[in-house]
Formats: sequence, structure tokens, C-alpha cells
Amino acid sequence: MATYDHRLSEGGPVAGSMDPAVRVSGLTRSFGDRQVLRDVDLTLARGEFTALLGRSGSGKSTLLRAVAGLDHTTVGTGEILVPRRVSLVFQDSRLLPWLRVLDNVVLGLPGDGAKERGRAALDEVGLGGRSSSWPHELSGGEQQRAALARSLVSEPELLLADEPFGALDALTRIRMHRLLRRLYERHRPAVLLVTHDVDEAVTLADRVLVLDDGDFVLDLRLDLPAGRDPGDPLFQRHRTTLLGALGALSDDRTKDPKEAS
Ligand SMILES: Nc1ncnc2c1ncn2[C@@H]1O[C@H](COP(=O)(O)OP(=O)(O)OP(=O)(O)O)[C@@H](O)[C@H]1O
Repeated sequence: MATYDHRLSEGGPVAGSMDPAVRVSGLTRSFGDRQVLRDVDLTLARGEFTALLGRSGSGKSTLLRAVAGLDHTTVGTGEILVPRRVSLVFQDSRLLPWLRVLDNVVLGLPGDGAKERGRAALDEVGLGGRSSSWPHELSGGEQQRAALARSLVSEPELLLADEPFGALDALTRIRMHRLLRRLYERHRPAVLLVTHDVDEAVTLADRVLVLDDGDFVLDLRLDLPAGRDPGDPLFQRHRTTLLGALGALSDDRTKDPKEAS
């Protein structure tokens, strides 16, 4: 099988589409006999916030890693086109323990003004006073804030986030949701957020894709007002639609009575 083609876009419009940030065509990926992605097509518009939902093992991280170009050993087919400036955030902050927080944030950033930009980014995430701390001196939530500062300081066109809040407690997660949405609105990268949390997807994204059995089973656009409120009936309706697509709403009444006993 041929290795798939991962390319950087040249910045001009992509033929046949409206200059998207990402275009994935016919992506297929297998591990041994198991086909995890089947002929997946995906277009992400510039500046759009998309959440990728799916059950555990549905292939979310595989797709994100392929878009990120991290899947070097991949055997598969298809074509992936991404912009030049891409940032990544993971469940763990991946701060380098031997560098102070500011040095982590500006690592690899060219130019004389790098430190200044790094300080501004730390201010934006509420860590203005922690520039010279070591990563181990920060709480888990603060480390993720620093990771967000690092990801946005290069003004990415695409932010790829794989369960970035998965390891945080519920209260910290809610605060991080507000922060990420605020940062997104200010910087407007295209975002692809992998999550298995329906509420996180509806709180943050403008579009939610549900992945199941190797392909998308739902592509839902959310038309929710800013400052999203889980008490809003529309929020609840989107939530129910997504839970249905994930197969999470079936209960014993829908089962064969013999199975339910
Ligand atoms: N390097 C690998 N080698 C073999 N199998 C793999 C590899 N990476 C992923 N898989 C398999 O591919 C499937 C999809 O994995 P993936 O991590 O993409 O799922 P996911 O939707 O992100 O799951 P989760 O929500 O649990 O993180 C799983 O069955 C997994 O075991």
C-alpha cells in the first residue's frame, strides 16, 4: 500500500474549495488487519472551530496525528493538505522540564521580539507572573495554560488539540473552556479539537464531527450564541443529537427483551 501524501498548502486557494485551512481526501489508515479510517474526506474552513467526537478507539487521535504529520510510519492512502503554521496541544503539557516557563513558550520562535511576545502570551493566559517558574512549580491547569500560550504565540493558522483538558478536574476544565474560547475568538486559528466529551464539544465548537467505524456519521453545525449556556434548550438539543449519534441514548427499552433480562 502507498504511503499517503502530507503536504503544506502554498497559501493560495485550493482548487474546488473555498481556500480551506485543511483538506483531507480519501484518507485510509489501517493497523494490521484493522482499518481505523476508511476513505475519510474532511475540509476545515479557515478560522472555524471544529470538535471531533467519537467513542474510545474510533480513530480520533489517528486522524489528528495524520493531519499533524506525526504519523511518519503510516501506511495508508489519501491526501492531506495543511497550512504552514500549525500548533499542537495534548493532554499533557509537554513543557520541557529543564526550561523556565517563558523559555518553553518562546522555544523555536525566531526574532528579537520573541521574549516580549512570549510574555504577552503568558499574560493572555493569566500566567504573567510565572515567566521564570519551572514547569514542575505549576499546577496541572497552569501547565496547560502555558501550553496554550506556547501554541498561540506563533499565531498558528491551525491549532490541533488532542483532549487538552482530559486530565483536569471538572472546575478547572470549565475555566479552561472559557479561556480557550476567548483565545480562539481573539486569534482565530482553525481549530480541530479531539474530545470524547459531548458537553465540551457543544461548549466550544461551531461544528462537531462524529467519527464512528472509520468515517464520519454526523457533521453538525451549532448556531449557538456567545457565552454558551448548558441550560439553553438549543444547547440541550445539540447535546441530545450528538449523544444519539454516539449511540449513548439507547437503553434497555430499545433492546431485545431477551438481551435486557
Ligand atoms: N500505533 C498503533 N498500533 C496499533 N494500533 C493502533 C495504533 N494507534 C492506534 N491504534 C488502534 O487504532 C484504533 C483507533 O485509535 P485512536 O487512538 O485513534 O482512537 P481514539 O478515538 O483517539 O480513542 P481514545 O478516545 O480512547 O483516545 C484503536 O483500536 C487503537 O488500538
